[in-house]
Amino acid sequence: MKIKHYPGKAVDASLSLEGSSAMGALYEENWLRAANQANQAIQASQPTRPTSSKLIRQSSSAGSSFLIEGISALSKYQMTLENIRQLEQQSRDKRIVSTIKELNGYRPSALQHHQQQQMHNGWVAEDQDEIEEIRPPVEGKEKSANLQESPAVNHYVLDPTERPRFPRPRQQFSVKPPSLRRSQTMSQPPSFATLRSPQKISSKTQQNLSNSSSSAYSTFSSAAEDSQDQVVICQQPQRLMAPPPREPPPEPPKRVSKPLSRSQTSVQRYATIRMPNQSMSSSRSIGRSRDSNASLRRHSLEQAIKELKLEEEKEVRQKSPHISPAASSNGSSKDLNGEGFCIPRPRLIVPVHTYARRRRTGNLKEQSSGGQEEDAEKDGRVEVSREGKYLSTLSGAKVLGELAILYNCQRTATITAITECNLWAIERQCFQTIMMRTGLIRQAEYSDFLKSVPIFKDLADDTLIKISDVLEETHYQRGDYIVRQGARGDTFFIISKGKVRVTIKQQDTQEEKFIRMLGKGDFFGEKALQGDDLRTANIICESADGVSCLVIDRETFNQLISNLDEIKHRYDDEGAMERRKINEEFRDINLTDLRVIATLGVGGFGRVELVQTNGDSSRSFALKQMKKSQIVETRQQQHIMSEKEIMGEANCQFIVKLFKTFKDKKYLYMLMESCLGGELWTILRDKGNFDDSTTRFYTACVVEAFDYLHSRNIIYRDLKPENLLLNERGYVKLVDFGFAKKLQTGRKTWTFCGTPEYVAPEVILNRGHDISADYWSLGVLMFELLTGTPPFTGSDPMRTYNIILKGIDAIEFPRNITRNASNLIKKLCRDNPAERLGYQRGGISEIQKHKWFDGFYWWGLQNCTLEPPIKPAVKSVVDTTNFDDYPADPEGPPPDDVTGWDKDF
Ligand SMILES: Nc1ncnc2c1ncn2[C@@H]1O[C@H](COP(=O)(O)OP(=O)(O)OP(=O)(O)O)[C@@H](O)[C@H]1O
Ligand SMILES: Nc1nc2c(ncn2[C@@H]2O[C@@H]3COP(=O)(O)O[C@H]3[C@H]2O)c(=O)[nH]1
Ligand SMILES: Nc1nc2c(ncn2[C@@H]2O[C@@H]3COP(=O)(O)O[C@H]3[C@H]2O)c(=O)[nH]1
Repeated sequence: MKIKHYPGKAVDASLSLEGSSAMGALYEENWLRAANQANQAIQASQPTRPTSSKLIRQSSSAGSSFLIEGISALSKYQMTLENIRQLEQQSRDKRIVSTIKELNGYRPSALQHHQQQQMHNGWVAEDQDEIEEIRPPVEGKEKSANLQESPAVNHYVLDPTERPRFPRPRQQFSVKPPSLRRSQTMSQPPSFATLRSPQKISSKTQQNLSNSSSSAYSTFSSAAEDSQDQVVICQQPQRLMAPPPREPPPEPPKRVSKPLSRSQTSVQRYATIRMPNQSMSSSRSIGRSRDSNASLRRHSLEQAIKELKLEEEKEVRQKSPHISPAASSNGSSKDLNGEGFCIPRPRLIVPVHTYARRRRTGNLKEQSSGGQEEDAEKDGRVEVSREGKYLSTLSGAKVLGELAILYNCQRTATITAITECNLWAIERQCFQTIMMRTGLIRQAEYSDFLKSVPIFKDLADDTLIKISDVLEETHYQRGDYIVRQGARGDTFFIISKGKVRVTIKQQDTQEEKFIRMLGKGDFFGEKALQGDDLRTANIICESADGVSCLVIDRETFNQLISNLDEIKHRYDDEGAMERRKINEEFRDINLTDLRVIATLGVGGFGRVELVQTNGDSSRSFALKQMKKSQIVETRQQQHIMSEKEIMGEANCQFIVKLFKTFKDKKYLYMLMESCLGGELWTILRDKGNFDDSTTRFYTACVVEAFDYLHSRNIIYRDLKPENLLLNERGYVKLVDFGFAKKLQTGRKTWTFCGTPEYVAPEVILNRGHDISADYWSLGVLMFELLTGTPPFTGSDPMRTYNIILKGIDAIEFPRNITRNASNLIKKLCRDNPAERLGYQRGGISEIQKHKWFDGFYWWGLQNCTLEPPIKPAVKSVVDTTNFDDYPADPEGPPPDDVTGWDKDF
């Protein structure tokens, strides 16, 4: 698991609490100049100023470079006051629309994501069950508001690619009008089916979910007696520099008068928090007074800064003489350059706090020889614990104590010195200022970078800034799966450094096939955001020195980026590109351009007409016309939308193509390729039954169509001879996708739908079904084609269901069904969906390899070179002789429906 830190976002959040009104003052030009000079002064002073040796050494440590970096980067950018104010205004505008809660969580989706991740994250999840208990009692309205407004969301964010979800609730049942045909399409559950109610999240889980964010920051009180107004940089003593004076150690500041001990700190305070009725703990009263301080500051940060400056000067005068004012407070601008700037600058760093080592019994290292001990001491190590539970040991230049500042909450962990160590403390105000500045700088850097990325170069500046504002930078090491195929995804990535490899798992072999390399400026992750959340490929970090990505959440992606054409189609596979071209061809065709020739069929919601476009008699199309009022009455809106989506994207020669959709007040229309060979059902009716090889050909066409759909996780759910149309060559195509559905990987669906004779037992029993239900219906189709009647046939649907539930073994197979055919049918119609052929390890290829298909020329079928067993007579593109005659609709036109549910159709 990766843990990442995004200080920039946190800053934004905390500053919004702490009075952004005075932000401008911090950025007066002379301040910037002073900052720059301060930086130079500090660097210049390194080798020569013994009095500030610690400060100097610190400036080269990572902790202090964090500060210095901010200053020099700022001066490098030479932002004018105007620029900064602009940025600041944008940040503020953004804040206006967000609640403080959102800001602290960075944004709702991140918060949600984070809450869920926390349940899996040892870092913060230890107390899931105790959240309620350890939360301090709410006192009065203001306090309660504060608590709520300070959600405990931290900014150590885990890998966003793996996100646990809860199952979606089952869809509603819906009724479809009876088809005119023998095998009626049904979407009504049998009355004896046990209806499964949508899965509920247990109340405890829900509670955990809603509270989990609090756990990280809620109410732990720090053992440290240092102020919550400080963030501490744990300093690693530098070996090359003059060693810190051993004796006497610098006098620790009053606040930290003795080494920290676990027993007297976290445990005690924890007890106080857990027993709020006994007495208000000191930590809580501190918390309260701090809250009111915070709100005061919120109103007048400028005033506070002035006070701070006075206080600071006073403090500096009182402080130990061996630390120069310039070094200790980082000086007012006057100290550094003698020009006497009018804008006060917060202290950069207060004097070093030296903490004594707490001996740990049993620590071999510390018990060993003096030399080793000295080394250990030089490490400057601290131990992080919570509720007396050890969490980690930190050494080197680490930042501690930022959480209480960023989230305006009590200390979330206890830090104990386990060796002698020097810590550099930064006051709240200063820390926030630095963080805000680094945030602004980062924003400018990100927008610059985005501008250099070709797909973003035409975006408006304010859009780029909006994007930069919400970007999170993440880093990966070689071999890391940044995105895993099939996982749920909520984020979009732009590579800012390094290279990634794109691979796709092969359906048959499960091997990962290399697709392409992506590098700096390339993007990925848009497909899951455009589709159904699932990642369609693997993205693996390739560069030896890692990959950095700028990550954008779904919300921002949808608002600002998703419409870019380049993003929509950059990684379209060949089929999708071809499909897009086809759809493009029909872009300019309107309903009024179509001329009705004859009726091809009548479906549940209306008629299917053969049409031609005005001016082109070389082609014909099928126009399916559906009554909106009837769709609404039978609550089939979702199914119709899904039909449009799936058929509109499919590019498979065994699936009827949908070219364009139209709508008016009364009808929805689908313009499709016409299949003038008629329905397979009509041919079957006329012939009675098919022989083995004819059945094999049609079954093989369906296997191909299923292969295409299932590899895209689409379940068809309405297989029957009526929905198989022959084209003029005699190849069969699947039509009517009213019940097709795109499933999430590994998920089931519960809608009761299909045609009674063809539904699988798990659909009847409402146990949830998936693509394996299609394999069941494939077995039924084989049986019907070979015999003329489906195996499970009752005088009414309920009887049919009862027969289905008795299983395939209770069915007598007529003699004309060969042994291989009956073997395949039985393997497809297994009661247990997991045992069905096609659904097992080898996938659909297991069906293709079955003995019944021995010698079948699959390649010829796929390339349409195989001669079909029946060649329909189709004399012209308007020949409808293969279809029955249909009288005019006796019902007349339906009522208008302008409710708008179909706006995306
Ligand atoms: N592309 C096409 N080419 C030729 N005929 C078609 C085409 N599409 C549909 N038909 C004819 O229209 C009939 C009804 O179409 P379709 O099955 O799509 O409607 P439906 O409302 O979904 O029907 P059902 O009630 O059976 O689910 C088909 O059985 C077929 O005869
Ligand atoms: N809560 C928590 N804090 C940690 C951990 N490791 C280091 N810390 C630091 O410990 C600090 C205690 O004070 P803060 O809550 O202000 O900020 C905290 C973090 O900076 C950890 O695992 N959990
Ligand atoms: N499916 C697919 N995705 C690709 C390809 N090349 C790059 N990708 C990216 O890989 C990403 C994996 O996650 P998504 O499916 O969200 O979005 C995908 C695309 O952004 C490709 O050829 N096919």
